[in-house]
Amino acid sequence: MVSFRFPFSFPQPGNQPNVISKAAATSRSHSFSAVACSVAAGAATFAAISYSKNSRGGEPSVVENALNSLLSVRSSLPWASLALADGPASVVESKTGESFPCVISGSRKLLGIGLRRKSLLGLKSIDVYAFGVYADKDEVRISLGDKSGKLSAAELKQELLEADISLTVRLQIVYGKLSIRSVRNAFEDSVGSRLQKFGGTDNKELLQRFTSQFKDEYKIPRGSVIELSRERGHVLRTTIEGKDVGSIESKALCRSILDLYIGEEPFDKQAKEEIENNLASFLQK
Ligand SMILES: CCCCCCCCCCCC(=O)O
Repeated sequence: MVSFRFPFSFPQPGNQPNVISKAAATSRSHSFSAVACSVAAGAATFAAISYSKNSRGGEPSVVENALNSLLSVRSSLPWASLALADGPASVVESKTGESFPCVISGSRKLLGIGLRRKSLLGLKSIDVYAFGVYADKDEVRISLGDKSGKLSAAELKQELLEADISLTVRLQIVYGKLSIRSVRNAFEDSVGSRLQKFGGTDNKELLQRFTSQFKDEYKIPRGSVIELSRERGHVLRTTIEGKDVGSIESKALCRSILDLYIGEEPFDKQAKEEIENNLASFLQK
């Protein structure tokens, strides 16, 4: 897989997505425009060609340096967008190093990435997982296209939350000592509080149906992927490591899950803003 650390970097030999760019990743630098994945894909194609012709050590080539500076201004060059079809590309959440594919399920495109931190016993905070939010651009345009230009980015996101549009939240676990029980408990707290808000008070059974999908037999080591997808008809489909673990039809449950990431009090405010802005640009281009 070809991967990039944002702002931009190029593939290196070895297993991990390495960074040629000297841009220090001291702060969270995962902010990106809606074309960033497309640009990265274009660069990936180009860089892969240039790399395959160039077996060398750690130093970037002149071409790579030039491309890095070109891309670090977040160019929306048409060649880069067109090159998306040429191959895979991903975006790296800089704090955790987690790499997110730009497209999943064939057509769902990355709208933004963020980080879920949690404090343990009110003391130190740990990075639990990085997440990415994906939507199908065509579906979004069909459903919300007529509202573009009339509503703010935040209002468009609100429409997205309520509408019958498929969306996926992809969680990539970074905390290495996670038990499935703690996953169940965390969902019980976070989704439970949202269900009270969106589904009224009598949601115990619904919450239980949802959390019981996370069975003891599943192991969640670092790097595990959990996907929570709202499918058409307000069906919440859950997968763990690509395996379907259940689907539940409930508007309130779908709304509650999405609220954690793009609602009023999201886990990561910066990610929510990125998602809003990229959603608006989905509708413009
Ligand atoms: C020790 C920390 C345990 C936290 C586990 C969170 C795992 C996934 C939960 C998803 C919902 C949420 O982030 O609240």
